[in-house]
Amino acid sequence: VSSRGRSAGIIGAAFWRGQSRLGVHEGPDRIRSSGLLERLKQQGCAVKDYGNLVFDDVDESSVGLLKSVAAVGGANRRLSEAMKAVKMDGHTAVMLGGDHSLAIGSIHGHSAAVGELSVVWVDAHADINTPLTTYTGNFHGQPMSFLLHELHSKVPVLPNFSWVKPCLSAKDLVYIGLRDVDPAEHYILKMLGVKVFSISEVDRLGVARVMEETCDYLTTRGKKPVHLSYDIDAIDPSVTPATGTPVVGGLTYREGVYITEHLSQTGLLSAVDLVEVNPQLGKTEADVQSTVNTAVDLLLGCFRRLREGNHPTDYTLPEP
Ligand SMILES: N[C@@H](CSCCS(N)(=O)=O)C(=O)O
Ligand SMILES: [Mn+2]
Ligand SMILES: [Mn+2]
Repeated sequence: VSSRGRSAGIIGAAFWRGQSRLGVHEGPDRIRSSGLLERLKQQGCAVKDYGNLVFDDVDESSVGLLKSVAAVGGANRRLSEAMKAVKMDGHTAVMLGGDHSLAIGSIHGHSAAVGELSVVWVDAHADINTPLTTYTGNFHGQPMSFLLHELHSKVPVLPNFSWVKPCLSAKDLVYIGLRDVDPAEHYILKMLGVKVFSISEVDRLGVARVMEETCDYLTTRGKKPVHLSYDIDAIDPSVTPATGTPVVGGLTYREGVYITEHLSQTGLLSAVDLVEVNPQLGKTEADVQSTVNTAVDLLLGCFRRLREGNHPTDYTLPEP
């Protein structure tokens, strides 16, 4: 199969204030230093690295239970602008986190460039608490509530968030890998009729059937660009332990990579988030490396790498 990937536009978002465990801001540089860009080029993908975003210092104050509100809003506004620019440059965007609150800016900016899109959210968690249902106050558990049209009336006005306009319909969202969902989130998912393949469905159907049904479901109403938001904690913590909210019973490495291989083959993949890699949370360097290597392999699968092997389209056998 041709290894001619597309072109990747890489954005580093070294941001951690959507949660409270230090270290996740080291994710982008650790993923780069593990060879992501070189491996993408080796498989025939053009790569442009837009570097790490510089986030303004803003007050870290809380609003009630909500932590670092203005900082989260400001960082995501900056990310939204950057994502739009990368998409307008014609790349498949790759946002390296950083915590999952960054999906607010990533998906918002992607939609600003392409209009309507669909989202595949691969995660142990639904990240769909509203600012009024969260029990932790962490914004990495709330991004989806700012993006869905159907929840707009349930989200209060917050400092530095007025720029966010909902850009996603519940019918264009699919979750894969859920296994730690709060009661309020479960209510929201059922109320909105969101398509969910929890880890139980992965067990029941197998990952190949899950991906077939995901793609059939998302393309029923026309083929929209796909935004894949991949939280590394979707994968089992035995494989990716260096992350802030690990949950046992996760996706195997093989299932995790199959998801990206399958989406890449649809030709609809338009942007990818890879978030919640926290190099400071591995007990050993091997733990960190296993987590980071898995993140790199997931991303390579997004750009047409196949485990069966690849070769350049213009490859010819050497003659004697
Ligand atoms: N549901 C909990 C945990 S959310 C975990 C966020 S993430 N991005 O999946 O690690 C909350 O709202 O804080
Ligand atoms: Mn998660
Ligand atoms: Mn998440």
